[in-house]
Amino acid sequence: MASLSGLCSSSPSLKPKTPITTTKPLGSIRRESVTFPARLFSRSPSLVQNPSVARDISAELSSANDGVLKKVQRGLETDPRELWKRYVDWLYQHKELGLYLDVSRIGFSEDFVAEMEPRFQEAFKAMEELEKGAIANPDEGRMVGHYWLRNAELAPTSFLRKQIENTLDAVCNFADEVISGKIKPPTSPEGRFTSILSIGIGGSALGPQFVAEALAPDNPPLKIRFIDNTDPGGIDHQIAQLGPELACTLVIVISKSGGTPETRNGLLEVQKAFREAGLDFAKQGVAITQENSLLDNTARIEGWLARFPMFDWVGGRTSEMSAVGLLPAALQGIDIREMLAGASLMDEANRTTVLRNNPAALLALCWYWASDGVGSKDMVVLPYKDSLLLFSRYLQQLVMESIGKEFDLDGNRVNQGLTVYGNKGSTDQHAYIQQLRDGVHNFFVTFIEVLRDRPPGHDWELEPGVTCGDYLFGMLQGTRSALYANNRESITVTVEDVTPRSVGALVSLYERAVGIYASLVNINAYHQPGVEAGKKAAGEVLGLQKRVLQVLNEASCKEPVEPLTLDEVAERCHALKDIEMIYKIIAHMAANDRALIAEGSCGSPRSIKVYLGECNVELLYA
Ligand SMILES: O=P(O)(O)OC[C@H]1O[C@H](O)[C@H](O)[C@@H](O)[C@@H]1O
Repeated sequence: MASLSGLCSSSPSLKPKTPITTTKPLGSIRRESVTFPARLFSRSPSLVQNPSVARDISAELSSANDGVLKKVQRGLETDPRELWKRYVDWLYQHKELGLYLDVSRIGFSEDFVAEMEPRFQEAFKAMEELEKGAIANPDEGRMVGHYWLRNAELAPTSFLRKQIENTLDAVCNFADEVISGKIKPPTSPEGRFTSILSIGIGGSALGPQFVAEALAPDNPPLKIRFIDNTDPGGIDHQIAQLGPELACTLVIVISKSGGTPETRNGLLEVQKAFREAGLDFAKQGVAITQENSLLDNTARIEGWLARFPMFDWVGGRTSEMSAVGLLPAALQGIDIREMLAGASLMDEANRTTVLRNNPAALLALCWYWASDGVGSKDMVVLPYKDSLLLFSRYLQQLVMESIGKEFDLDGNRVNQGLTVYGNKGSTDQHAYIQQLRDGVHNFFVTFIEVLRDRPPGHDWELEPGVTCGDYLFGMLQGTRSALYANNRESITVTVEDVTPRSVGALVSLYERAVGIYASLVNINAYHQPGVEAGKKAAGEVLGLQKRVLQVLNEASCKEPVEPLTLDEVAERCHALKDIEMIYKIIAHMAANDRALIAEGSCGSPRSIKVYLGECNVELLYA
C-alpha cells in the first residue's frame, strides 16, 4: 500500500500520556449502602459461597456424550430478597467506562459455573495466545489481531505496530484535511466535501452504519449515506437523494477482499453517475482494502484521492476499529481516539482470568447457559435507545457469522449457532414482545440500557415529576420484570451515555464475548466458509443466465424466429436439471423489459411469449 505521504504526520499515538488503568473491583461492600452506579461492586466471598444465594436455582448437569453440558432448569429465583442478593453479587461494574453488566436474571447455578470453570480457563489461555499473535484462525492460517488496533503495543511485531499507528494517523490527518476544506472536491460550489457515500457490504458496512446511527452529531461535517447492496433501486435512490450534492460527495469504497461483487457493482454504478454528471470520480474516490487487491490496484491505477489499508489479520465483522470504521466516523466528526480508548479499556478488563470479574466471560457464560451451548435459544437484543437501533444488526453478523459453523475445530459436525435479532425498545414492545412474554420460549433477551436520557439541562417533565425518559426507563424495567415473571431470562448491559467511549467498549465487549464463547464450543470464530458457498452459487446462476441469453438470441435471430419450448432452451443450455432456474431467469429478464412474457391461455406459465429486444421469441411451454 503506497504510503499516504501527503497525509501522514507525526501525531501522538493512540496510547494516552497516563497509562490506562482499569479499576479492579474493591473489597466487599455493605449491602445497605449500595447505590447504583456510584459504588464498585465485588463478589464478596461470603455471598458467593453462601448456598442460599442460588438456593432456588438448581440445575442438574449431565454431560451428554457430545461433551456439551446440558442442564435441567427448575425455575428461576423469585424471592425478591434473594434476587437482590443475586443482582448485587453478580453485578459487574466498570466504573471508568460507566458500563455495568447484570446477569442476575439468567438462571445459571453455582454448580454450572464450577463445571464451566476449566473451559473458561482454557478460553482465557486461547485468547491470550491469540493476542500474542497465534494462528487463531486455523482454517485460513491467519492471526486474529483486531485487539491490536486499539493498543498497537500488543501487536507481535514492530512492523505491525507501525502499520497500525501509521494508518490511524493517516485516517486522522485525512479526515482533518477534508473537514477543514484543505482537501476539497474539484468542482464543489461549497468549497468542501459535505457528504460521504460509503459503498461496502457486510462487515464493510454494518459497523460504520451502527456507529453513524449511534454517534453522528445532528449536523455532522459530512453526512453519510450507504450503498450496501447490489439492488439497482437502492443505488438509484441514494444517488437521486444526493442529486447535485454528488459534486461534494466523498465516495468511500470499502472491501477487505477488494472483489466482493455487490461492492464492485455499487462502484461501477456510482462511477457511471459521476460520468453522467461530468465529474471525475478519481478526485472524489477513496479505497479501503487490502494491499494489491483488485480494488486497491484499481484505485492506484486510476489515481483515486486516497487509499487506506485493511489487514488480513482483521476480519470484516471485527473491522470497526480499523480504517473501515474509523475513517467514516472521523469524517462525521466522531472522536475516534475516544472510541479506541473505550475499546482498549474494555479489552483490558476482559483479560482477567477471574470469570466473575470478566464481563465478556460473563456474557459467554449466560449465552452458554441460556442456549445449552448449542444455540437452543435466540438472543433478542433490545437497546432502549433509538441511537443504538443498529446494534442488533451489527451483532447479527458479529455473532452469527462467527458462531454459525457446521464443523468444530476437531472436525465434528456440530451445526453451531446463536441467532440474534431485535430492534429497539420500547418500540418492539408494540411489535413482537407479546410472543416473548406469552408465546414460545425460545429466546433470552439482552437489554441495552442507557442511563442518560438527554444532555444535562435539556430534560423536561411532560407531567409532574415524570419525563419521557422515565417512561423509557419504566418500559425497559417493566418488560424485564414481566418476562422474568414468566420464566424468561435476560441480561442487562448498562452504559451511562452513548458516547464514542461507550460504543467502543460495547464493540470490544461483544467481540471478546464471541471469541470466548467460540472457545467454549470449540469452533473457529474467525472464518466464514458458508458465505463462499453462497457466492459460488450466485456465480453459477449468472453463468446459466449467459447461456440462456445466448440460446434465445440465436433463436430470435433466425428467419422466421424459431419458437422454443422451455425444455428446448434447457437442452440447448445443457442444463435440463435447471429448467426451473431457466424459467426464473427468463421471467426476471421479462420483468425488466429485456423480454416480455404474456401469460398463456391457461394463465399459468404454460405458453410463454418472450420478446427479446426487438426480436420476438415465442416459448411454447408444452
Ligand atoms: O469487505 P469485503 O471483502 O467486501 O467482504 C464483505 C463481507 O463479505 C462476506 O460476506 C464475509 O462473510 C463478510 O465477513 C464480509 O464482511
